[in-house]
Amino acid sequence: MIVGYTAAQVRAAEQPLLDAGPPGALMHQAAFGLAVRVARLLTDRRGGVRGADVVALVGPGNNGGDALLAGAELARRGAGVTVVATSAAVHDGGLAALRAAGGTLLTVVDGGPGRRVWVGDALAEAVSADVVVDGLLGIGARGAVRAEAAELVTLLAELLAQDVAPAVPDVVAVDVPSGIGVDDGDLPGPVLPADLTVTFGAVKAGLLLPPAAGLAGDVELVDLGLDLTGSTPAAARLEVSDVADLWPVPAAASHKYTRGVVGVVAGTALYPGAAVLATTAAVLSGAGMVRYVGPAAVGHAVLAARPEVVVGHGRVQAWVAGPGVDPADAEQTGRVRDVLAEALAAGLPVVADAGALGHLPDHLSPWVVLTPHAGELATLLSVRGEEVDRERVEVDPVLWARRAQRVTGATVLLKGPTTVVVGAGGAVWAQSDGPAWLATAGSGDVLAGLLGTLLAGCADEVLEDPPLVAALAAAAALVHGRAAHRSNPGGPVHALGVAHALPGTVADLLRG
Ligand SMILES: NC(=O)C1=CN([C@@H]2O[C@H](COP(=O)(O)OP(=O)(O)OC[C@H]3O[C@@H](n4cnc5c(N)ncnc54)[C@H](O)[C@@H]3O)[C@@H](O)[C@H]2O)[C@H](O)CC1
Ligand SMILES: [K+]
Repeated sequence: MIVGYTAAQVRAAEQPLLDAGPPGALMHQAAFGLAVRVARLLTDRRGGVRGADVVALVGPGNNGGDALLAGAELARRGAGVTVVATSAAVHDGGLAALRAAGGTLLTVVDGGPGRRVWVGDALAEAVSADVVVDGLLGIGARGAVRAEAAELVTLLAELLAQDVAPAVPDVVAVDVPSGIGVDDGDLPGPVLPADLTVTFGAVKAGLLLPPAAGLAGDVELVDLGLDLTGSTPAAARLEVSDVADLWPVPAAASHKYTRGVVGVVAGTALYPGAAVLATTAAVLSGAGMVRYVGPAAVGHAVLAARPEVVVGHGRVQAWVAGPGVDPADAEQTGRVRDVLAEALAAGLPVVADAGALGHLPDHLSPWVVLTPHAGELATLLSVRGEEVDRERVEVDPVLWARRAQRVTGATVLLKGPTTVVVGAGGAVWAQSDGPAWLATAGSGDVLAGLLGTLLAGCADEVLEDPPLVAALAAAAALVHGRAAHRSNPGGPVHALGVAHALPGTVADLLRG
């Protein structure tokens, strides 16, 4: 599991080390770790550091100081290092070290250190480099990157996105991509997307949370020996190695009822496929039994695809309600309502998806998992008096997922390029495991079915430990993403293919 902390938590944990150590020791350790990782990247890219071109964008604070000290180290190892200072004052010690190591100093502001150049000249340097190091702002950032630095970042991001140079530089962010919301993953202004973020002491929450998480690239942690044991992480992400501990694995004496029965109320004449996909995913991810509740014709389609399914009501340990439920189908909508009411009264876990999201009781329990996408979350909140639309949810997914969790009392899984889960007590999970190909029709039905299996298998545990629901939802998002990769590595995927990849994916994850 990767856990992310706020800037304040990191600063607090850093303080005892700053107090105890000689001045600048922690920063030297951070900068050395950064230089080692940039050197590794240069070696992969061009066989070594000597003769490589490194351009460091340097802002006013210690983040710029890290970039300067790392630049000095790389210059000592034979790289050509050019610093572009975006503020009149930069870190003194870093500047002296860079000068002593023979680095070149340019500045895009009047009174800055080094030769004054225009933003266009700095851009030309950057695009022809092997590596661009982004040391404009770190955890001391207040809001967006501004002025010349913003201009530089905006233009450079545009140029790099066009991918036209003969060899596009790799971008390495120092601690965080400059200008992200360090605590919440917000993007208040332009940010230079990184291929690699070298972060110090602890992973910052903003590196895990969307939308900023999508701009951090690979994240590598330089260990500074910070003690964060007393701090509650602001965000968490499950890794492949965490799934085995969460997955309900049958014991020798288990039978289908103790393993968990999933009830699926899904599909209508208009969308029968959703019922097929949700039940298929529930069966293939290892439910003890799957029951289907819905129109007879849809039941036939389900049975044709999955003869393991039992059609009709009966004992159930968790419900999946809503995939493919057309609001105009009063009968099936009525079944959804009944199931939601029954499950809430009985304390059974429920996955409430798509057609169920418009029929929720006012107050839900944490073992009800809502699985909206951005548009559905906006609607869900709008009808509860919040002023929000799909675009605002996409810009600030964590904020609105948190709001929905507080307003409804349910666990909220907000689907997106990074899936956000907010659970009981406000714990936030962020999973980014699937290929972009996974944004395809029916994909959500598969996720709902798979999560149903997980909740049915852990129905007793989640009643005792409500925050576990969010961890299970995060695990479902991870498995869903891995199954998509497995179904067709590197190429287009389809929902049924993802469902069919579930048994192999789960087996691999359990093997560890
Ligand atoms: N985590 C660790 O243990 C270590 C982290 N280190 C690095 O230090 C930075 C944080 O440094 P700090 O000087 O506090 O903050 P910044 O570098 O982010 O810059 C603050 C600086 O910038 C000004 N400022 C703030 N917001 C803006 C803005 N939007 N536009 C322009 N200027 C802005 C502000 O006034 C300050 O002057 C951390 O990220 C690590 O990289 C150390 O190496 C020690 C170990
Ligand atoms: K930075």
